[in-house]
Amino acid sequence: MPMPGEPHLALTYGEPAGIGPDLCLLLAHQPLPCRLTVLGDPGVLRRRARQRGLEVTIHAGQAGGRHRPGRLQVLPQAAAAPVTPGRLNPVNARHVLGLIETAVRGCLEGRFDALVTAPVHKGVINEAGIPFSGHTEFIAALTGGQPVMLLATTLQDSGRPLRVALATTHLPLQEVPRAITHERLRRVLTVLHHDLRTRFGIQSPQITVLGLNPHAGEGGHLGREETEVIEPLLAELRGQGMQLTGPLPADTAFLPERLARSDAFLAMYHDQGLPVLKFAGFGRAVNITLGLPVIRTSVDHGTALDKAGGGDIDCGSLRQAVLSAIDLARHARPA
Ligand SMILES: NC(=O)C1=CN([C@@H]2O[C@H](COP(=O)(O)OP(=O)(O)OC[C@H]3O[C@@H](n4cnc5c(N)ncnc54)[C@H](O)[C@@H]3O)[C@@H](O)[C@H]2O)C=CC1
Ligand SMILES: NCC(=O)COP(=O)(O)O
Repeated sequence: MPMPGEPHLALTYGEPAGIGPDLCLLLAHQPLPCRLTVLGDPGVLRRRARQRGLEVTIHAGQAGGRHRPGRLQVLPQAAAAPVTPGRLNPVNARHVLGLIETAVRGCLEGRFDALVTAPVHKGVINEAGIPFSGHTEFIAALTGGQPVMLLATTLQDSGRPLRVALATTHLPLQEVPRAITHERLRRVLTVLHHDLRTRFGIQSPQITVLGLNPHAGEGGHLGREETEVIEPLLAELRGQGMQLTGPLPADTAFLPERLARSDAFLAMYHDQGLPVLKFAGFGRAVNITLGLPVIRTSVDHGTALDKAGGGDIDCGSLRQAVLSAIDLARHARPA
């Protein structure tokens, strides 16, 4: 059960050789209306602060009170090997996953109201011999539930939200058509519809569903997933009261008139939906995992190894991820 008072967020610093620790330090200087506990190695954070010339007091220990700018509360978990910014080391893969496991456990046990994750490097975790395709799947395996990845941003010209959910997440492209099944789409759309209502307060969400093939299959002449799978499933779910448009050709689905009428889009695969979202709002967007028994938000970018410990970095997306987690946690609290 969520605790009374300000939401208490767990923030995992992600891949220690990436920009996650740097972003946590930048974020530390901002006022945030929450309790915030960073999970990571305090030594890594202190060294990174020195490298960047940032003055942040790292307070290692159990959770404290409201976040105070210039100070970070850190629940310490030591890295397994020394960390050099920009240089991945598979020996630290367990450390990275251990932080997520501790934070998820804390959410399930009610010590945290929400989990915010800084980016991890999927490749190095696999190099360590641990099959891993992303936080989304990893956290779902820990908590149960039916995860759906949703990225959200605000359109700068209209101020309207743009939300893009994915029917498939971290899947090689050649496996996508096989994964577009009635069962998967029913599950994803049911979770998306449910969470838009319950977590975002949209009473009757308008969801625009993209086709898989060029021109949404051109009536079956350019692929049959639309006619055989997507259209019949949408008809079934419309019969249950969902407001669904589609399947639409992906190339024109995001034109302004559609944007104005859609509370969310469902893309069939990662690189169909996310380039649009990131073009519209990279650095301000948030990745939210729907369908889980815990609240989890994340950044819209990766580990940016080229900028760890020194480059010009932007903590806008991490800040948005924290603010979204606060909103979602408040929404989930009893009044
Ligand atoms: N939530 C997560 O854990 C995510 C993890 N990743 C992982 O990150 C790793 C690297 O992915 P890439 O495709 O190289 O994407 P990336 O987002 O790390 O980098 C793409 C470009 O954006 C820049 N960039 C990214 N974030 C930035 C920031 N906050 N400030 C300034 N510049 C920034 C980088 O320097 C680079 O030029 C991969 O292993 C990927 O799987 C990617 C996305 C999300
Ligand atoms: N492109 C989104 C991404 O890679 C983040 O995935 P996850 O770690 O949130 O599952």
